[in-house]
Amino acid sequence: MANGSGRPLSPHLQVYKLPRTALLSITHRITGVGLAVGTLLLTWWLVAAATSPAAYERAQHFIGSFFGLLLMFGWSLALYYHLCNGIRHLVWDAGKAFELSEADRGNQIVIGAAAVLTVLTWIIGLAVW
Ligand code: HEM
Repeated sequence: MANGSGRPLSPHLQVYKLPRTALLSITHRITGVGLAVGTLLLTWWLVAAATSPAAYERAQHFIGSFFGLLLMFGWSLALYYHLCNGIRHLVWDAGKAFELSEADRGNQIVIGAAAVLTVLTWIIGLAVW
């Protein structure tokens, strides 16, 4: 990219298409923040269980509602995505898989594994519910 003077311009987010690896990296941070918020829900459930049957009933009622299940679905997807991508960071830390083709293969593995693990968890979870 160049302006009239022929000197290069740094890419701007509005005109620059982020590579998939960069999108996955941003998603890793976003899911990390989502996990921290979701952990509050889990903490509420645990504290409610230790408080009284009525408090536990309220927490169960909310988490078992459509909205509660939607939150739990998002939380489980974020957890598996963050876990799989975190393991990929370990591979990078070992100095491996930095070639572009390997990085893109890693992107696909992370997305695929997170999707499969989430779906499997919900199939098993709903079957025993
Ligand atoms: C509830 C559990 C978790 C929470 C709340 C959480 C939260 C976060 C947050 C907020 C970040 C972003 C930090 C930043 O960008 O400054 C982060 C980064 C990271 N997390 Fe987690 N995390 C959790 C579980 C895990 C797990 C299970 C792994 C497993 C491998 C993991 C691996 C990583 C790695 C490697 C990074 C650094 C990524 C980078 O350097 O760009 N996390 N986490």
